[in-house]
Parts: sequence; structure tokens; C-alpha cells
Amino acid sequence: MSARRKIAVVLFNLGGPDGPDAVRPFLFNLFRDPAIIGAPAFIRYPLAALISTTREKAAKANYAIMGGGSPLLPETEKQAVALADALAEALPDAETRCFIAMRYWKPLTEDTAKAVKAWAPDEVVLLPLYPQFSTTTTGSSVKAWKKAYRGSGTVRTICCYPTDDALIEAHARLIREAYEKAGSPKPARLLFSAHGLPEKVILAGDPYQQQIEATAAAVAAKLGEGWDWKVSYQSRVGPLKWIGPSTDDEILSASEQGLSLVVTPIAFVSEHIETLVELDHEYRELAEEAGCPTYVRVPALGIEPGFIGGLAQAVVGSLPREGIAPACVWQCGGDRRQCPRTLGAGA
Ligand SMILES: C=CC1=C(C)c2cc3[nH]c(cc4nc(cc5[nH]c(cc1n2)c(C)c5CCC(=O)O)C(CCC(=O)O)=C4C)c(C)c3C=C
Ligand SMILES: [Fe+2]
Ligand SMILES: [Fe+2]
Repeated sequence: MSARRKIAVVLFNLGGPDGPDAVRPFLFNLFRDPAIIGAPAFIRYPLAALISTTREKAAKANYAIMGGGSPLLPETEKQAVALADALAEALPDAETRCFIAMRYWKPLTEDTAKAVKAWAPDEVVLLPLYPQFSTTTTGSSVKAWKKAYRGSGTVRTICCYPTDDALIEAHARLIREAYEKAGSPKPARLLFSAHGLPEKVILAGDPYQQQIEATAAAVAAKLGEGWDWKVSYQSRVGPLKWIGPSTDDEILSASEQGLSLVVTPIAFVSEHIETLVELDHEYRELAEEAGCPTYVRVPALGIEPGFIGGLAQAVVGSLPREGIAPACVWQCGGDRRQCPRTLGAGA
């Protein structure tokens, strides 16, 4: 009997501090990444030390609202378990194992690369838990992986899936459910809120904003007629100009027009500080103070079965089958020079 093909699936996410003492080193790791601050190392390192020190107190206060640390790892672990179950069904002849590689906190990419090497897989599939590609997220994780991984197997990358059918369907389902649960208030505006980026990152050719807009348009099309919707960007950090419109401006403007708000996270697939603190506390308060009649927050995708099934299909599709070459279907238009297809980082 031949040994079963071993497939390691590596889930990429950003990571979050697991307690108050981890907040500063986590922030330091984030700001020393050249994908986040593009300055030379001799400037970036002291800058990262300075920003992580000055930001620590406010960040700790926000993490305290969630019990002191980020729920991102436990949430990602649930997704890994659900995906492993879906893959066991989809690929019964293979032995699949899901690993988690966080970029800025434990389990760090370097440690996960060692664990994957020790398992000696035949195939490694890199699966970012970021549906939309950005050089600051997926691009950074792929680079870190390439630097760290010295193990066996063919490494394939699922670089992005912004308009994947299962992703779009899952978003539409959660939006409808949350809206109906709130009594379907009218008139209402649906706000697709994504993590923002400095404008200069987009001007340098990052496809993230284009992919965010494509996801939102696809979800709106799936929801059908009758939805008033907009895309906005949250979580601005630092003095640079960030892409807009900002979620807080859009919340104020809709509230002042007497619209109820249905706010859905469109770039995050799990609950963490940007959803549980920013969307649930800061923006809810802002909306209520500005007279918003009803503020509905749609949950992140988490382990929504359709979404997990879509991830499993993406893994299966990334593996070679007879006569079919694995491919990334996304094609960025215009001047998106840093699209992973152009960079050759795709499968
Ligand atoms: C689509 C996802 C994300 C993009 C794009 C992104 C870019 C980006 N982020 C910062 C700065 C911070 N991000 C922080 C936390 C954080 N960010 C994301 C996702 C994206 N970031 C996640 C999943 C998390 C983890 C949240 C958790 O629960 O721990 C933080 C720390 C929190 C805070 O202090 O506000 C910072 C800082 C920049 C500068 C950037 C692009 C240049
Ligand atoms: Fe892609
Ligand atoms: Fe971030």
C-alpha cells in the first residue's frame, strides 16, 4: 500500500497579542516590517521602537475591552479545525493538516515553517485569511514564508479570492440574517467596512482597494435590488494620508441623514480588535450620538460553513490534477502593478 500524499495547508493571518505584556512586542514586530514602513532598516527599527512605545497604552486599553488580548488566534484555530474537517472529506485519499502562521505574534511564521518541515509534506498550500491581496498582508506573509521555509514539498500560493462565489454567498447570507434579525429597519445603508491603507501603498500599485471594491460589488449584486450600499475604510494609523472614504465619516453622514446602518467587515474573516472594539464600540457610539436609528453589525465570517467550504475548494483547486493547471483567477486591471500575478507570487 502506497503512503497517502501529505498536504500541509498553512493559514496566514496577522496575529494579535495574547495578553497585555505582548502588546508592545507585537506592535514592534508590525512596525519593523518593511511592508508596513518602507524606510531603510536603520530608520525603521528605531521608528518601530518609538511607535510601539507611544502606541502601547492606547492599544492596551483597547485590548483590555476584549479581556487583555486578541481573540484572533483562537478564532483562527476554530477555522483551522473546520477547514481540516472539510478537507478530510474533499480529499479522502490524502493526509491533510492545517497549520497557522501569524505574521507578528505567536505562532510566528518562522516557528510554523519548522513545524511544517518536521511533518515532511509532499505539498504545501499557503492560504491567506485575507480574501483581498495586499503587499502589507498576504505579500508580507508570503515573503516571510519563503525566507523561513526549508522543508519538503511543492509550495503553492492561493494569493487572493476577492470574488470567490462561496465567499460572496457567505457574506450575503450573514448580511441578510443580521438585517432581518434587527427587524429590517428602513431606510438603511449597508456599509462595507475594510481596513484602510496609506494612499501611497495603493499608488505604488497595490491591488487591495480594487479587490475590496470588487468584493463589495459582488456581494451587493448577490443581495439584489433595493440595497443602498457604500465601501469605506477604517483603522487609520499614523500621519500619512489613507484611502477613503473613512468609515467614521460615512457613519456620521448616514446617521445625519436619518439612515439606519448595517456595517459589515469585508476584509476581515474573523473577529478581532478592529471588529469587536472599533465596529462594536467606537463606531456604534459615534452612530448613536449622531442620531442613527438602528446600528446593525454583521458578524465576521468565522466558521460559516459555506465560507469554509469555499476555502476547502480553493485548496483542492490549487493542487495539480490531471490535465488541469492550478491557477489564480483574479486579474487586476489598469495600473495595479503589484498584483501577485504580475509579481509571479500566484500559484
Ligand atoms: C486586511 C487586513 C489588514 C490590513 C490591510 C492591514 C494593514 C495595516 N495595519 C496597520 C496597523 C495595525 N494593524 C493592527 C492590527 C491588525 N490589523 C489587521 C489587519 C490588517 N492590517 C489585523 C487582523 C489586526 C490584528 C487585530 C488583533 O485583534 O490583534 C494594529 C494593532 C492594533 C492597534 O494598535 O490598532 C496596528 C497598529 C498598518 C499600519 C497597516 C498598513 C500599512
Ligand atoms: Fe491573486
Ligand atoms: Fe492592521
